[in-house]
Amino acid sequence: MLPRSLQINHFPRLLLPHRLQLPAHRSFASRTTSMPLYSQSNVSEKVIRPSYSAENLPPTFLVPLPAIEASKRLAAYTAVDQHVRPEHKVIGIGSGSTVPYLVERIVQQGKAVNKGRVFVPTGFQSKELIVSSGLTLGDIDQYPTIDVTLDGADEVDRLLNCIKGGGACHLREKVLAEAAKTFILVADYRKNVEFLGTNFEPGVPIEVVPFAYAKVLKNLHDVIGSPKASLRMAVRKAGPVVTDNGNFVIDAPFDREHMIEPFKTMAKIKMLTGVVEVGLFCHLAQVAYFGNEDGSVTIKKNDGSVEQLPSANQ
Ligand SMILES: O=C(CO)[C@H](O)[C@H](O)COP(=O)(O)O
Repeated sequence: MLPRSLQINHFPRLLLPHRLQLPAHRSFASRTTSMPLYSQSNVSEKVIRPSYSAENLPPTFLVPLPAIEASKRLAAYTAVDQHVRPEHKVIGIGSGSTVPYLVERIVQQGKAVNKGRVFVPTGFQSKELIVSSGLTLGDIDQYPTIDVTLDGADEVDRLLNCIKGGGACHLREKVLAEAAKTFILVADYRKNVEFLGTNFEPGVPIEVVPFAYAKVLKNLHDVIGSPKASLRMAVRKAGPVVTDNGNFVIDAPFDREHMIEPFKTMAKIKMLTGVVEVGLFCHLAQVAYFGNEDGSVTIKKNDGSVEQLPSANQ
């Protein structure tokens, strides 16, 4: 019999605002032993069990999720279990759809360890998650050195270069990645590619000051080699997307030639006056975790090595 603190139905549901909350069937914390496994969704679901078992964390049986969500959770939980240690006191929290699972797993490490920690967000979403999960918020200007930053990605290549900024947070994300002693990427299997630009069609997000956007667009079309670069427009607002920093975002698709050595492309874009930051992260991540459909986890390291954690179902 597990101690009460580790029993599966003992963990309170994360106190997240409604828009950030995982649906009940997606929350490990919300499962009770009497809840039917497929009770809250008509989506065809697949049981995915993680292949790891971290000490002092809740049991590894997880409530089933749609395959993509399950693979994100698997990657996030594995990354936290392997990289967020009790001695880590300043932790960077990135943005995107895997991040609620990262925070969920960190919360499961317990109040005692989290009491002595500060969490630095990369934007509005992660700030809300940190606060509503009862974790302590800090800012990068107070904590310019971070023990470990964990973040999602839009695509990650064989050398762990990645495209980020699908959520328009890449300026702050890059600052937290550079400030971190260890920078970890977490994603589902669709983001794991040989070369950037394979699956992520919108292209490289580029944050620009509003005053300069038309000039930068012209530079991208005529000089840098992205003839289809375009200003990112808001969906439920007339006009462009405005970042947390009050800037615009250009999405610039590039052909394979420009993505073989993404650092070179990034450097050229960064030289354009008016560009604030480029969503190409090169030579920053140490490890990337990808949850796979079959419940395995692919771990890619920056030395080019690849490890496969088999599914617990195999
Ligand atoms: O870089 C990001 C936001 O700027 C995100 O990490 C990236 O877009 C991945 O997000 P998602 O997991 O929602 O696809």
